Amino acid sequence: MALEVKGLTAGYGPVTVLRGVDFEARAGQVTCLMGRNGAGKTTLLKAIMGLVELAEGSVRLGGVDLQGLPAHRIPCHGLAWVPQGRRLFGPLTVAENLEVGGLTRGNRAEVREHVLTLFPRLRERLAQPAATLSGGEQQMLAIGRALCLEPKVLLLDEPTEGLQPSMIALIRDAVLRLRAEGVAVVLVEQRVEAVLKMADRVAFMAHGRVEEMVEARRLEPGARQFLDYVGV
Ligand SMILES: Nc1ncnc2c1ncn2[C@@H]1O[C@H](COP(=O)(O)OP(=O)(O)OP(=O)(O)O)[C@@H](O)[C@H]1O
Repeated sequence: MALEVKGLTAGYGPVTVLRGVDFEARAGQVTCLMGRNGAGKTTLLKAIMGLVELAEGSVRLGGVDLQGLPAHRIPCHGLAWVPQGRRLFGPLTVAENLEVGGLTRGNRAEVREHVLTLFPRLRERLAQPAATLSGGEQQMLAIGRALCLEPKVLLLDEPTEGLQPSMIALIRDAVLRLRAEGVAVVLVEQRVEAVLKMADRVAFMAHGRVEEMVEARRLEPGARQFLDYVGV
């Protein structure tokens, strides 16, 4: 199922941040969003989730219009967002965080089992308060909690930022498994190496627009787009 964004203009009160964004994420693919600080990557994810008011444009999932829906209805349509900074319920245990994640879907046991198979480290720590997990484990829990919604589209905002290589590899493996299961993954990621390992397509953002959408196999380290849009 494809997520389609057309002509999206949005911002915060009088400040316009997104200026006519066209963007698409396909089922069973990882679409990376790259761009400099302030290009509007996080705002685009928020706008898709109904958390930023749209001035113009449309957001459709599988042909269903999402714009105008109240934000709390969006996850029911198959979208889940893992924000930067994770926003877990710190005092609650791993098990309780997963339970909260699954509330709107009736907390089906097989969904939790799927999450724990994807992240075995969480199974070992079910009774541990989220706040006491390592950074990488917290990221796994944040993704696991989002997966309790059984999303068709998963929006991940810099999930491996600040993590050590072994944790990055575990999260990357999970992303690739979700892709194989047919999830449309949208990944904000600034590191070229990670993008080249994971992405099917890359959307390059600048000045509140997607300026180029490129098949990842056409990119290599040192490609013009990385220099132009990310400065690396
Ligand atoms: N709540 C807000 N109110 C007003 N302006 C905001 C708000 N949040 C973000 N902005 C502005 O919107 C612009 C885009 O921010 P956004 O966080 O979407 O960029 P980004 O591409 O995700 O950047 P980064 O890589 O630094 O996370 C920035 O100029 C930012 O200052």
